[in-house]
Amino acid sequence: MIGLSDTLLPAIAPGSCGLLVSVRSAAEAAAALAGGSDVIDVKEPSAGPLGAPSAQTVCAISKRIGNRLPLTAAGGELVDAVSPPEFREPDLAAARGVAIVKFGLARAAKTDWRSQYARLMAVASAHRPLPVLAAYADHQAANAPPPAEALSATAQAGSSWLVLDTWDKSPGAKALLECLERDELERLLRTAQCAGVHVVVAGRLDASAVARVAELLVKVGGGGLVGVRGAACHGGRTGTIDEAAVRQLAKTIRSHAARPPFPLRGVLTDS
Ligand SMILES: O=C[C@H](O)COP(=O)(O)O
Repeated sequence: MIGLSDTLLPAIAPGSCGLLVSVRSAAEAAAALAGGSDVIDVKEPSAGPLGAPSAQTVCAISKRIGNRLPLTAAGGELVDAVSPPEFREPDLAAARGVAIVKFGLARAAKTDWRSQYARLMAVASAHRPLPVLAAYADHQAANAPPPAEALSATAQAGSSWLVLDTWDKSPGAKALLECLERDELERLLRTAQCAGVHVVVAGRLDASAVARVAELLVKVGGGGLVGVRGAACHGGRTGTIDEAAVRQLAKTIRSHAARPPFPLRGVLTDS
């Protein structure tokens, strides 16, 4: 199994919960860092739910953040990914400090997506960053497999991370907690914990949903992240990251999580 210490993500403390903020520029990354985000996720929101950023953007953000926070990036949809992975832009794989690249499962329901993911994982040890599946809670609309199937494929492939998100980001579209009942989400998180999989829970979460998800992640106890863009922006997800909004979200999460997600940060990061 590819463990956390094999990625550039430090080990996440059991029972903790952290904040991941998706950004599209170095200036936004700086605002997320200053606001108290635990992970910086690089994504181009105008290019879809998991819009892949350009290599130049990833490199600029990596340069601005250095090793102060772990970095993840969106890689688009798995069905569009090449194998062996080039993550759309060859330089992206080489971008210093990117721990994880997330691949969505839209349009994959009727494809052999498990094998495609297994192939990506097979070369992951030689090609950082680690490819991670992003399951969509609104999977029917996305023509994607249900989240429980994505979780089982994640565990089977030996990956330690899964992203749970929503596909439809249009104004008025359902948020994660409107697509998944709380009990259903709790069951999924418990199954993930038993399988040794950490979950990034995202999907049009507003401030109150962030609090509910953080509480649930801490209750379940496996250690996970709450992922946001829209709630951290001034002017919605295609607007601009607002440092004060990030600070408020980080504070909300800290009020539920007794300990920071990466207490050993700085010891286990960058290798
Ligand atoms: O990983 C987090 C996603 O970027 C969530 O974006 P959103 O809050 O706009 O749905």
